[in-house]
Amino acid sequence: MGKGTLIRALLERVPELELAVSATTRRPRAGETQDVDYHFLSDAEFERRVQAGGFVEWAEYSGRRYGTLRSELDDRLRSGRPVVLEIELQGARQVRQTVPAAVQVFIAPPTLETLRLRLVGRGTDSPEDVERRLQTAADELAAQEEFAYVVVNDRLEEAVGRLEAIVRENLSAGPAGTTLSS
Ligand SMILES: Nc1nc2c(ncn2[C@@H]2O[C@H](COP(=O)(O)OP(=O)(O)O)[C@@H](O)[C@H]2O)c(=O)[nH]1
Ligand SMILES: Nc1ncnc2c1ncn2[C@@H]1O[C@H](COP(=O)(O)OP(=O)(O)O)[C@@H](O)[C@H]1O
Repeated sequence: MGKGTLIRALLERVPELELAVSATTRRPRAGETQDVDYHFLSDAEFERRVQAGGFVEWAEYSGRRYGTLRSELDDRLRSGRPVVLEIELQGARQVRQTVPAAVQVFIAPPTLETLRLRLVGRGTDSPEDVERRLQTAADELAAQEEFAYVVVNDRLEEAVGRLEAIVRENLSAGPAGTTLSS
């Protein structure tokens, strides 16, 4: 949790990184723009693209579907440009199978109580959504050992610094996707 905040800061510090815009069936929040924040799709359109094999990975989260379209990745990976995915655990597991060269970083909250305060502070989720997200976060935390890297999102500047170091180390090792989960 804190992926969006960390990624925005990361993209400023490492400008050659390109963010894959995800598709989702959830409704846009105030201030979100179609095809910038997400490709907002109807349930039927999302399903059509699933059937057509249009997704690298997709998952259900909080009753909505989220996925990475192949069109967001293929050209970039072919031409060796580094791409960042901001996805949850089930999607990260799929990417581990289909893009084994991807560098996977698990973003962990310092504590679940801190996470609760941040979620309430963000003001975008109903009390039921906050509870559901906390439960999901607890489940995801149990899987952090699956990841090559874990960054604890404590003080923002420090967490971004650690994330940047991981990305730079791997960029110099060769082109590959970077996946941020949880
Ligand atoms: N598997 C997968 N998860 C995604 C994708 N895009 C976003 N997510 C994840 O879906 C969850 C919910 O996203 P969202 O509704 O935007 O909430 P927020 O990230 O908590 O602001 C988050 O954990 C996202 O990282 C995607 O393309 N694939
Ligand atoms: N290191 C941090 N310190 C304090 N607040 C943070 C930090 N990281 C994220 N937040 C806040 O927590 C909330 C959730 O973060 P966000 O980036 O939207 O998470 P995600 O994209 O994983 O859902 C936001 O209100 C954000 O401003």
